[in-house]
Order: sequence, then C-alpha cells, then structure tokens
Amino acid sequence: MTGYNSKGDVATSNGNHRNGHSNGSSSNGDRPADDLAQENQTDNGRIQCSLTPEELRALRVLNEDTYPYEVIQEIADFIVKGAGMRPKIGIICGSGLGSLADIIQDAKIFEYEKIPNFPVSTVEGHAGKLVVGHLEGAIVMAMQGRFHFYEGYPLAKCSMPVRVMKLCGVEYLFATNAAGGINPKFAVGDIMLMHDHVNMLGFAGNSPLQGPNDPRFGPRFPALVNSYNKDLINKALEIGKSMGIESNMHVGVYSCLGGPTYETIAELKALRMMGVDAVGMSTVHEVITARHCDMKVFAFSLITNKCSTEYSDKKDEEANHDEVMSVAKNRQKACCELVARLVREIHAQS
Ligand SMILES: O=P(O)(O)O[C@@H]1C[C@H](O)[C@@H](CO)O1
Ligand SMILES: Nc1nc2[nH]cnc2c(=O)[nH]1
Repeated sequence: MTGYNSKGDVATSNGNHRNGHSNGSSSNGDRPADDLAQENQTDNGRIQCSLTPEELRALRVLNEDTYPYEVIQEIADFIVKGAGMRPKIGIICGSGLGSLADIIQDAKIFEYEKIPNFPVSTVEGHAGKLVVGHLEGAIVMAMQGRFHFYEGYPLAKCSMPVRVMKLCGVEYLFATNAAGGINPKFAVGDIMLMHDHVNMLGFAGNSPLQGPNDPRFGPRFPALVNSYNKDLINKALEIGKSMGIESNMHVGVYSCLGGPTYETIAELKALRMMGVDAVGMSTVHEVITARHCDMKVFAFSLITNKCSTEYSDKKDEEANHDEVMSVAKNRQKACCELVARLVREIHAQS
C-alpha cells in the first residue's frame, strides 16, 4: 500500500520512506548520490520520477496552496464517518485555549497527523487534535491547534480546516485567539468580542481565497461587512453579564499580522491610529474563509498582554509566548464557560 503522512514523506508499499531531509530514513540506504542519479536517468538525460501517480497527487496536495473541493470532501467524510456524527458548530482554540475542547463529551479525537492531507501543528499551545463530540446538547467539532502563516503554511492551507468544517455540516464558526491589547482601556485577562477586523496580510496582497474560485464554496468577490454575527455578539455580552465579567468584556477590532515577531512600537502606534484594539497572528483568514462559504461567525480575543505604544526599556513590557500561554491558562475557565453557554443558546434555538 502507498500512504502519505502530513510531513510530506511518501511511504511506499515496501514500508520505505522518501523525504527531502538528509537525516530522514531513506529507502536507498547510504548509496552514493551519483549511483542514484544514474539509475534515475532516462535516455534524454532528464531525471525520471519514480513516484506513482497517486504519490505525485498526494505530494501536490500537500504542497499546494489551494485544496480542491474533492479533497476537502474526502477529509470531511473521513471525520464524519470516524466520529459517527455530524457537527453543527466549529470551534478553533487559540494559543493556550485548548481546554475549550476538553469540555466536549463523548469525544472522538483525531490527531492531525492521522487525518489524510491535514497539515500538522508546530506551535506550543496548539496540540494538533480535532475533537468531535457533544457540548451542551449540540454536536461540535473543535480544533485543538490552528495553523498560522508564520509556520510556513500558505493562508489557504491555514484556513482549509474551516472548509472541512463546512463540508462536515458546520453552520457556526467560533474562532478564538490570544492577542495583545492595544486599546489602553484593555487589561490582561479581558475578553474582546470581535465585531470587525483589519486584514494586514490582505493589505499586502495575501488572501486565503487567492487563486481560482470554486463557486461550490462561495462567490469570487465576497463582501465582508457584517462578518461577525451581531446576535451572537449580543448573546455573548448577556452571558458575560450573567457571569459577572461584563467589566472585563469589550467589543472591538482585531488585526492579524504575519508574525512570528511581536510588533514594534511604531507598528503598534500605526495600528492604534487605524482603530485596531487587539493584535494577533491568526483568525482573520479563518473568518474570511468561513464567510466565503456563508458560515455564521463568532470570534473573540483573550487579551494576554498589553501593547504599550510608548518607548520603554522595561523588559517586562515585552510580549512573550510564555506569558501568552500562562494568561490563557488562568482565563480558560471563563473562556470555556462563555463558549459553552453560547453553544447552549444556539442549540436551544434550533
Ligand atoms: O493562535 P493564536 O492566534 O491564539 O496565537 C497567538 C498568535 C501567536 O500564534 C502566538 C503568539 O504568542 O499567540
Ligand atoms: N501579533 C501579536 N500576537 C499576539 N498574540 C498574543 N499577544 C500578541 C501580540 O502582542 N501581538
């Protein structure tokens, strides 16, 4: 059998692996490169490809920026069949917020590495598991680990799981993230419900929808006004009130930068002038992909650090991922309750 894993290795029928890394296992042992090149040469001097058509197709899919509809459908079928249920709500867990998936009951867990054609998570705080099960009566699917542009994935690949969710039957996307608070009124640990975004990667000419448009997902030129569902924002505000956290909740504008660097003071000043309240490295391309295929979107940022727009020599004012993770851990209970109660409301309405 020929199989593929998500690291781009190709496993052949005799169990050998080919990959591009010098320290990877090789079906060719330690034979000199000249020998191998000669063996693969055809009469016209071109290197002959020894991959089967299936192997080539899988490699193409792994390396392509866009996933064909049929491949997304295959992934969705794999998940729905494996889980034995069809989810209605999709949740993307932000950095350190993986516990949002831990509250799912009767969970069927899929490691990303075992899902055909799925990328792998490479960031600390993103476990790399897809969890399908029940939450407050609804069937949900949660990504414990998302894909970021700075990991080296093209945007279409980063947000490909949103299309998988859609073909699984998901109607609502809940996207969560850890973000730096630029609005001076925001404190560490606050929750900002997103009501709009500034797509900085889009300003630079990058979009998850780049390339040929497949109308089975949505239109070539989707509108993005009203992307963030107002009813869900209002419901979340009511829930926040009844949890007694209304003074730690805001509604604001998020912006996604490419990362992995945190922002300079000059960049933060520019973002603030543009009306940005919180800054991160994700979510926007997922929201674009979700709106393109007409999903209802709810998204929030957990403010894990304050972004000062004043120059300072203080080391403790510099953002760092350990702080991001530790704040997320401390606030996971409130985030889980907010998500669970909103899911309950949606389920009660349907
Ligand atoms: O996945 P999210 O957007 O929650 O993660 C944020 C952005 C970077 O991945 C990381 C930086 O600390 O946290
Ligand atoms: N870009 C960015 N991402 C974050 N994720 C968590 N905090 C931050 C931040 O300050 N900036």
